[in-house]
Amino acid sequence: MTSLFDPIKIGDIQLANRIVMAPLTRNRSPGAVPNTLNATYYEQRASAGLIITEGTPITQQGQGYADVPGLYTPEALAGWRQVTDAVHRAGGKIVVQMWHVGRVSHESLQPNGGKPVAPSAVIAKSKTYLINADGSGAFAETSEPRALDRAELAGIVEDYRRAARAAIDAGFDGIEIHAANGYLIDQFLRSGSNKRTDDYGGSIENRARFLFAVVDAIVAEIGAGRTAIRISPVTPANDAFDPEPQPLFTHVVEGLAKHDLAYIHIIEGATGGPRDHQQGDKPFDYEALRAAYKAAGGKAAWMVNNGYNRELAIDAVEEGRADLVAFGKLFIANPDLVDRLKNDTALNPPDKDTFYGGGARGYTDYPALENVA
Ligand SMILES: C=C(C(=O)O)c1ccccc1
Repeated sequence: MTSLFDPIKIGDIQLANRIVMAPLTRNRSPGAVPNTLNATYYEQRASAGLIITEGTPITQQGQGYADVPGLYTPEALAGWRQVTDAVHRAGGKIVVQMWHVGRVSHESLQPNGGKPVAPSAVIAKSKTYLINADGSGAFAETSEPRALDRAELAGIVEDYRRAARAAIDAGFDGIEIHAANGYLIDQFLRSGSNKRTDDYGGSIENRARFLFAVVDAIVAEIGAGRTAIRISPVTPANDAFDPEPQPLFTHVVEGLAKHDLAYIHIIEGATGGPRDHQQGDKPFDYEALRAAYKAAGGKAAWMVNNGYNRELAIDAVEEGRADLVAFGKLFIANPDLVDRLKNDTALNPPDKDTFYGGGARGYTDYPALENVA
């Protein structure tokens, strides 16, 4: 029987175990440049089978929060090289989550103070995180977006391709396309945010077109075995909504099946909230989603996330409902989470007040068991 603690090869990437550090925004990279503190944070957690970095914007247009690290300047790429080298020296594997926030942004973060971009000019009832002049951080209402011209879409697809190549050149073992949580790609998918009347809006096929263009471009550039994707079928995060998630995401995974991707990452329920959250008139069927993916020829590893504890994770893998389990808050507070889960030892509680912004406190100062007297 397969165990959560068994090795697994996902695409081209060999992992020591099936415990994944989920992407976690921490807002600790001023100037969008990864720094030595970031390298220490990731190195401390290198015993994870796989680290997925925090969301990392592919361009300034794709940035929606202050002090998140980018993937689009030479300084940032040099900073990421520090991180990947540190994680690899510690024996870990790491992929970068490639992010375009779309409408979940603020004019003060956009090129030339312009409007954020989106499939349609529909404001997100959501907040983003800005740094004030005195250095303090605060959440602020997102700005009203402008609708992307159809002619702009190829340029954004090229931005994803370029960033994927840069990620591999910076030492990452692969990339995860952020197609979840109400950001740009998810904004195209969901009818609540996509009101387009061209061939990128309306039908499910049209709303998924942009996602597949991004996936195809990245796979062509770096190979399917180093390419993964995160989706969140029913999350309400960032004002995401679609009344028919089952047919929508069935179409998505059937389309993803054409590439032998490294993994498919599924957020079950509301991100950071109830696992049984639903949109539309019936509960989402995750097992039916995976069955549809496999029926379409999909072979990628299946990664699950949201609210898993030790028991749920062990059972999900042993019962074949998942190949890998991603943990967020538990990895914030437990750099040695793998050992703690393996030995069923006590877990440090995460400090919510230091999740976003700041320095070492609540970031690199959580103790590993070996350091506890
Ligand atoms: C990248 C994020 C996501 O995927 O929800 C995020 C951004 C800001 C705060 C928490 C999470």
